[in-house]
Amino acid sequence: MSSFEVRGVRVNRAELAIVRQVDLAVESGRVSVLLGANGAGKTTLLEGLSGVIPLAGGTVALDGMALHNISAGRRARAGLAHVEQGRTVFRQLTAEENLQVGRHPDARLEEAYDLFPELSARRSVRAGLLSGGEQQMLVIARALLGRPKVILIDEMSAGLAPVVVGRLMQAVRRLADDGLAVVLVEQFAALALAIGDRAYVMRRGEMVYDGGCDVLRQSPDDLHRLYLGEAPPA
Ligand SMILES: Nc1ncnc2c1ncn2[C@@H]1O[C@H](COP(=O)(O)OP(=O)(O)OP(=O)(O)O)[C@@H](O)[C@H]1O
Repeated sequence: MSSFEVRGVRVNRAELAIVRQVDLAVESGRVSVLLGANGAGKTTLLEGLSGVIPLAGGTVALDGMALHNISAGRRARAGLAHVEQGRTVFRQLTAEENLQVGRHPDARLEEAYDLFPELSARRSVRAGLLSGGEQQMLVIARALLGRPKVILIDEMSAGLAPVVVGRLMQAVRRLADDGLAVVLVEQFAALALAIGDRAYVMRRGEMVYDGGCDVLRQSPDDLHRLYLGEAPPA
């Protein structure tokens, strides 16, 4: 059982405070969905958590071990995976070679093909020739083979057909059901809320909602107001 805890995190970009005093938590078996309008600071938060950019303050802990003061590489080795925006495959390598990159010695390729059988038939194809959906499956599967405890997934659905997005959502749910802690940043709010447990909404760098996905699922109007910053009706 793992638990990932973020407290009072602040992240600056070009000396501007982009993420201010954010708390977030997720544990094994759970999906925490992070929503918010464009520019709210979701990507910046994930980059601060994984160490792509430095934190300006706050703490990040995995199973009680402080991660905020160690390098991105050491955070990854401690069990924190970050699937970044933009499907960062090694385009000249085959799908299978991509899966070998960063693979934990105990992790088997079959675990990736079990999660995404679609990739099995494409294992010898250069990653740059895969479809957008297949590339997204590949980067998620590659992260899985690093044997993480928590996985941060940023905007996996961008530009993909709804049927592919549905497939990816199902796989993310399975990652959690198999024991990972997942933080999912997503623009398709309804789809993410359908597979998530806990929901967070960010607006202008601050967390304005922390509660059950079911609550927001049942009240899309409230979600809309949270995005826009309007007060709820009296
Ligand atoms: N390299 C940068 N330098 C300065 N400001 C930046 C930089 N990257 C992003 N920003 C600003 O930080 C803010 C938050 O951006 P961020 O990408 O984290 O938001 P987001 O919630 O992930 O939005 P989106 O859904 O559009 O990706 C935006 O106002 C953006 O313009």
